[in-house]
Amino acid sequence: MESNTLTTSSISYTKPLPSLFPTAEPPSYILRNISLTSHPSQILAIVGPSGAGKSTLLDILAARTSPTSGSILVNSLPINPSSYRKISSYVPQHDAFFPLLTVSETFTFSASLLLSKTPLETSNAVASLLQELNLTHLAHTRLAQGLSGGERRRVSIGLSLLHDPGFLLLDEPTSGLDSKSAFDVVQILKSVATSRQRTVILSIHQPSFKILFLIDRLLLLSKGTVVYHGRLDLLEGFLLSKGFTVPPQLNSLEYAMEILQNLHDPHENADTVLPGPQEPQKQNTKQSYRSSRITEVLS
Ligand SMILES: Nc1ncnc2c1ncn2[C@@H]1O[C@H](COP(=O)(O)OP(=O)(O)OP(=O)(O)O)[C@@H](O)[C@H]1O
Repeated sequence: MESNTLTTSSISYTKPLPSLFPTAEPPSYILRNISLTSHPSQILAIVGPSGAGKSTLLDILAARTSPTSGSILVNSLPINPSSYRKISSYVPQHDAFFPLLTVSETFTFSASLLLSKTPLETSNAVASLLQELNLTHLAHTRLAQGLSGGERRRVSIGLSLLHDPGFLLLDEPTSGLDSKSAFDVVQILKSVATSRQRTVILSIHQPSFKILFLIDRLLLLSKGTVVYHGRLDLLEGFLLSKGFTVPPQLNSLEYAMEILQNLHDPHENADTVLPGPQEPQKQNTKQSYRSSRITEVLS
């Protein structure tokens, strides 16, 4: 399969209306004007506080949900959702398997349903997939027995790779995993992206420092809008250009998340308390800062 670049042009998504009757209420936006680009051989991470719209955006990028407006393009051409679904794979947050099958049987069973291959070709494909996912030593372990969360997540990723998709879209692939397992999962995704020249987009809550090195580009979401889209190493300069100096004890993404987290905190009112720009950070000391100002400076 050729390598593909995925872009979106001003995608918006409004809350589905509760009834068939017309309402005078303005539409409530879950996503507004999202434009992004994701390149082959790279990982694009969608990061944002809970409720920012990450899962909704991934659903749209996987063509499982249609945007209210805007479009998805592959190599600059608008997609046909049903053809696009054949060349993409969506990995949901929760793993779903037949628990009595072994890892190898799970891959073989799905491959026999999905692919037109001879038994020998299927067996070779499964063996190389097990190796790629570092699961060869668990090939004959039943899914119900003794697989760790990270190993189960790697099985889910393996199932999504069987038809060698050009685009791999993963909703929170590291959720519920300890930091080592989370790193292993993202490292495998990075290796899939580079060795197969695939386009990988994942959502992630709070990537560890080690995981950040595996991510090529970021899309920072807050309340359904893009706050930042670009390389991680340029985020610090972006924050600085908006008047925020990253404190020495935090990396730039942690600091940006801290700012956005405060914006999303339901206990904070209009006078959201946030660290002010260029002010030294004091632990447990919050300074008054209007949320409107933060939105304005970051966007
Ligand atoms: N079908 C829907 N109808 C109404 N509201 C919705 C619907 N889907 C999502 N929302 C709302 O849209 C917002 C974004 O939800 P979404 O699940 O995309 O966020 P998220 O960033 O993935 O959150 P989390 O990190 O907690 O999974 C939330 O406020 C959610 O309640």
